[in-house]
Amino acid sequence: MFAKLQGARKEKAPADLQGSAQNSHCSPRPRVCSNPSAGKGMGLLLKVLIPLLGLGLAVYFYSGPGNFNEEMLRGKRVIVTGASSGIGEQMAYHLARMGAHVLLTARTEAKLQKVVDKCLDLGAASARYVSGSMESTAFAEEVVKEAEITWGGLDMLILNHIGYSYFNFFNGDVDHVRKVMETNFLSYVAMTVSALPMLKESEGSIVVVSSVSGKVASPFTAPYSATKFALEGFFSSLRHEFIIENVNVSITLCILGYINTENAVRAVSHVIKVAPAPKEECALEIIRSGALRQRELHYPASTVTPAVLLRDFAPDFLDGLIRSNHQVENIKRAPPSQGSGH
Ligand SMILES: NC(=O)C1=CN([C@@H]2O[C@H](COP(=O)(O)OP(=O)(O)OC[C@H]3O[C@@H](n4cnc5c(N)ncnc54)[C@H](OP(=O)(O)O)[C@@H]3O)[C@@H](O)[C@H]2O)C=CC1
Ligand SMILES: C[C@H](CCC(=O)O)[C@H]1CC[C@H]2[C@@H]3C(=O)C[C@@H]4C[C@H](O)CC[C@]4(C)[C@H]3CC[C@]12C
Repeated sequence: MFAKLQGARKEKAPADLQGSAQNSHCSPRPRVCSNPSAGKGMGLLLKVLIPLLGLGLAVYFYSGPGNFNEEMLRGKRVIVTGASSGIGEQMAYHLARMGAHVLLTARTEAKLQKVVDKCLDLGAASARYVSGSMESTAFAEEVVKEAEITWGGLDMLILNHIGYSYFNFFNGDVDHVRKVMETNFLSYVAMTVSALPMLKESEGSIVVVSSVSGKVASPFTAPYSATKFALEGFFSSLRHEFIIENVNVSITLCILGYINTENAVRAVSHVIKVAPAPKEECALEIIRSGALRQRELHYPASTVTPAVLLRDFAPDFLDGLIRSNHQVENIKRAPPSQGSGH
């Protein structure tokens, strides 16, 4: 038994065209030269005005109806995965303070016990945990079963956990990619499948915690980034199907930038000099966007929204910006992986 229960991007131009497009103000073929200042004006339009327009549209389309009120969570039955540390732990505390029933899960029992105790002190309607590893889809299903047995229903499923992945050059280890796909992606699918009957009944919500790395790739995160791109494809397709079939279950995709959790700061602070955003506020924004049934959350919006918009308008410019944010000289190359994992 692996579980323990406890109550209470554009096509690249050919090389000759690329040179013309980047280094002169002449269009490549036919060779007609344009006015350089008009070219600059167009560049400004592309890089500033269009993203700004996009920002306005994003705010309009991504915000859900109504205002958030913490009372919305009182008495709600909520599962939070990856709740023993970081953003998941902070979500548990906010939910507890709002009077929700919480079922928390992660691998480390001792940490979960402490989080549960603190949730009860903060005023949770009830708090319990199930410990085990999301490498196994059987465990993912078991957690949902526990909610069914305990509560007889479920209002919100917050999918937040991630398994360990290195922050370094891709080492060729295919088994590792498979493992993080199982932990970070397949278990999310398995929990959703198991929870759907209860969520249909309650007209509840699925909250998927993803990353800017699931929208725009940055270096040294290849396996992790793949899992986050997969989440967007899967859950966005599912959202269409819910609408086609009149299933009133909301799906909120949370696109997070760099957040100051212990594990993230330990992994990347020697390479990324950008200041991380606070985990407490991040956790509250995730709950808020889920309760408002928003399609997507960008947090912090000041870095995530411009990156998401620039991705389609100026991908090479964005990639250059991303690489310039990394102190690559501080990456210690690990020896290449032995197993190919075929
Ligand atoms: N922090 C950041 O900068 C960013 C984070 N995010 C996303 O936010 C979410 C939370 O990240 P963050 O709080 O930083 O992560 P943490 O590393 O702080 O927490 C991860 C949680 O997942 C649990 N976990 C780890 N391995 C497993 C496993 N095999 N099975 C089950 N649970 C496991 C951990 O507990 P235990 O070890 O006890 O199992 C812990 O509770 C993730 O989805 C991440 O992708 C997105 C963008 C940026
Ligand atoms: C470098 C990215 C930000 C680009 C920018 O210029 O703002 C970071 C945005 C998200 C980060 C990663 C993330 O999603 C969480 C992972 C958590 C793991 O514990 C290790 C680190 C992360 C891969 C983290 C690395 C930096 C970002 C890609």
